[in-house]
Amino acid sequence: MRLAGRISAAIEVLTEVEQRHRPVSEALKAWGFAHRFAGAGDRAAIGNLVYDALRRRQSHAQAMQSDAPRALVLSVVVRDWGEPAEALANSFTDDRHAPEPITETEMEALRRADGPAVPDVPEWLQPSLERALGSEWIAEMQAMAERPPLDLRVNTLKSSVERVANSLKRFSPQSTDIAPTGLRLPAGQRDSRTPNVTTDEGYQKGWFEIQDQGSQIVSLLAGAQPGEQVLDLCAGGGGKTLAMAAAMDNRGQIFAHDSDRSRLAPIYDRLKRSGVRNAQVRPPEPEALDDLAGRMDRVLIDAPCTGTGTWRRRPDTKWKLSTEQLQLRVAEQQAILDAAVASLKPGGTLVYITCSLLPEENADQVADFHRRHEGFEDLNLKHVWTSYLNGDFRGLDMPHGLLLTPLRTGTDGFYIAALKRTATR
Ligand SMILES: C[S@@+](CC[C@H](N)C(=O)[O-])C[C@H]1O[C@@H](n2cnc3c(N)ncnc32)[C@H](O)[C@@H]1O
Repeated sequence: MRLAGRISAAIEVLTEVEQRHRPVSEALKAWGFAHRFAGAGDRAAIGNLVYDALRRRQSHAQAMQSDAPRALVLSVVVRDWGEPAEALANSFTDDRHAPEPITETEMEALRRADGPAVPDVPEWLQPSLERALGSEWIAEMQAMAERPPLDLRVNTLKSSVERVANSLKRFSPQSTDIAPTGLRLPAGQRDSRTPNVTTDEGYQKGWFEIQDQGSQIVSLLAGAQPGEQVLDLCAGGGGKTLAMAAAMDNRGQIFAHDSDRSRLAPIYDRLKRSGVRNAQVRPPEPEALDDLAGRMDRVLIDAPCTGTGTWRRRPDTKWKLSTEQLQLRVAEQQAILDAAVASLKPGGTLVYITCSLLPEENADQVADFHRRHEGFEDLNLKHVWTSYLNGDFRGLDMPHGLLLTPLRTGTDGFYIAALKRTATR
């Protein structure tokens, strides 16, 4: 397929996403099934067009004075991909897969210079984002509208950064600047394909995991030490469990629990592949955690959240988020925080993480926890940053914890707070 045909397909997929509220990944998969002639390069290019349109949906809609899928995709090709408007219009004339010819009004909109930067986030979330990010909030949201890199965490239980870098040298990986055992494959441009590193022999052998540098950083700041008893209360597929097991050098014990059996399902294979020997999976059963009461040195809550910190990867979710969903997540987080206390031993540490930038899910949530529970003291994670990570603290200092952001740390957005239980009971 040539560019014009790919544009046609992207308009079709984006229409499906916008009108039928389908997740992008699902709509792209359905398009692929219905168009088996399309190659991997076509699919990647179509995906890039759709995701790029959603990342800067508001900017493109403003420039085109239309938020129709066709207007958004044409704007991406000219504004983000740098295709000259005239050449694009000409390419439509001799391609039978091309969309309808570009109109004079569209040409004018495509030639128009960009207006002042718009934040590319829903209006109702702007006060919360501004409260979290202060004067940097617009620049942060611009960074959040960029394509993300592909980050890998080297599994030190099985390999080394040098060995993995060598095994992936065809992709020119770079060392991550903050996480000490991370490698980064920078985001591509235009129609480039994200490398499929999971087919690499090193991945099959458990030498590395795909994990955003932000997630690697908070996994280390969680501070799990060799020999400790750790409960990973919302373990899901085990991204943090695996990272903590490596930090603990397979010593001590991690109990990996999740309330959703299907979210937990991948963890068994991942633990095996990674050579983790100090993790025990605790599936959701009525008494699954009873024997851990008062015994844990550390309880990690990687909380269910709105995922506002991951908008670079899942830009469709930013336009779908509702106040009801936010309220629901806040209520879930509160219940999980309260439930976590039972497993902590006196002197133990409660670590609270979200991949959200919203204060309602972060600092406000921890402040409310303190109001409900006496005998917890905030640990200063800024001070321990240099013990676990490269360079000086670069995140944002927040009440009770700290925030990682695309602009500050070049990562997904994450909040982390660590609370030490000082009371004896
Ligand atoms: C952010 S995800 C966890 C990601 C995972 N820790 C990782 O690093 O791959 C949040 C998880 O919380 C789980 N969850 C939601 N409510 C829960 C509850 N009440 N108790 C335990 N887990 C819960 C969800 O099923 C989901 O898997």
